[in-house]
Amino acid sequence: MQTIDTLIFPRWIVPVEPEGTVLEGIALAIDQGRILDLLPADVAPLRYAARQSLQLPTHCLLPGLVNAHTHLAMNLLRGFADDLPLMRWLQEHIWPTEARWVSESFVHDGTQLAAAELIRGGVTCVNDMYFFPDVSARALAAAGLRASIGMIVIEFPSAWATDAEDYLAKGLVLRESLRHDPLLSFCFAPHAPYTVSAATLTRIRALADELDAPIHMHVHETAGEITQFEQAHGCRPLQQLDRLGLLSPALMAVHMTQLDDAEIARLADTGVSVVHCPESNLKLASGFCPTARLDAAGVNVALGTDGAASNNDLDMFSEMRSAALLAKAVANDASAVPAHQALRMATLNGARAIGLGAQTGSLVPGKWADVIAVDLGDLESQPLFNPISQIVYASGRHQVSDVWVGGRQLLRHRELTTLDREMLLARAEHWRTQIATAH
Ligand SMILES: CSC[C@H]1O[C@@H](n2cnc3c(O)ncnc32)[C@H](O)[C@@H]1O
Ligand SMILES: [Zn+2]
Repeated sequence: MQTIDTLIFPRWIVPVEPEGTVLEGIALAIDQGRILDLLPADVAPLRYAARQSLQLPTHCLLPGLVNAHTHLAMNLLRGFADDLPLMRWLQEHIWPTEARWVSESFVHDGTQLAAAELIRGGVTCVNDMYFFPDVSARALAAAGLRASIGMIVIEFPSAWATDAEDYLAKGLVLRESLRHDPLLSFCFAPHAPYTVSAATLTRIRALADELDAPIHMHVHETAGEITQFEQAHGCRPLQQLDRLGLLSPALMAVHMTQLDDAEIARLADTGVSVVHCPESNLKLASGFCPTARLDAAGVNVALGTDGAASNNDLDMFSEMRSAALLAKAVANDASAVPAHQALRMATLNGARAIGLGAQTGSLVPGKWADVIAVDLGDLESQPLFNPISQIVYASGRHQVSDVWVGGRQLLRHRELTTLDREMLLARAEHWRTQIATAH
């Protein structure tokens, strides 16, 4: 008999690997932060003495969701500028507001507010890109979330850094100081081809090669951005990235709504991951990412929400459903992106894109115990033929009852264990008053 930390007895387990698998009568054993075993529920108590044992008779256990593209502190700008196209939204509203308000305390409070929303929505890992990444990294680790932190670069000054060299230097110092935290990993995060010069991208590519770090970037978000880039540089942004040597398995190209067949083939050949943000793309009318064609070509497609100022939430359940529905409409094919594929995009594919595919994203022994429980016991989930279909097409984030990251429970019966709800409400109201009064 082996003493372990936790045994969970759910009704179902959807491990995501192998894809489409639904297990019944199986218990999940967790020890020292990692998944130790999946074994028959009647055998588990004979083999393991658990310090904590949990019966979840109407629940499905899943790997925690991976939100592969966020700007978390922008939670404080939720609903601030709606119903605008990307460039007017950014240039006339968001960038001036960020220039006025973004500070250490803005990023701290916005990221904490986002962390609470993520945990309550079953997200256990994020890939974030925002100013003051030192503050967001510490806030996310303190909340207990797993995070890939962007060492951001943009060719204009902000409260965080003065120029590209300063952004890079500060990012590298941050990575060096926190890279041994088991919850944190670091990637380069040049904002976009239209805001970061070729010289800076060349430098980032060399650094990324040297440090074996991923690169997280907005690419081909809108048709207008491509036309403008062609006028200025005589080629499409993706061609430019290819010439600079950035197309590789290290690259997470976010949005990708404008892609021809040759570009899809090139992404597949070079191993680039695409991060699809269906709801942000719909709200800003940015275009449609051809996810079914990308998947068929062998491209790893992950899912992200983008920031709460363009989405306007961090709900990965809704994002999975939107991704599955939109893919069918775009491909004119009802079989495009079935439920199990949407779930893989929101879990394992996200983990792979970030470079954490061996550590999280599926319920496999040896991986971190990043696990969520979804309650499928209520009327809205009946009758239940297939839990994966129910989760993707008919469930909401309010059904997430419990969340663990690295075996630590961050949500218990929908109560946050690491964040103070009243304090978060007070800080959100503080920022709303400040920003609204000045506006
Ligand atoms: C350098 S920090 C990130 C920077 O990106 C801005 N941003 C937020 N959403 C989007 C988007 O959909 N496309 C391009 N840029 C975006 C954010 O406001 C920050 O300035
Ligand atoms: Zn974005």
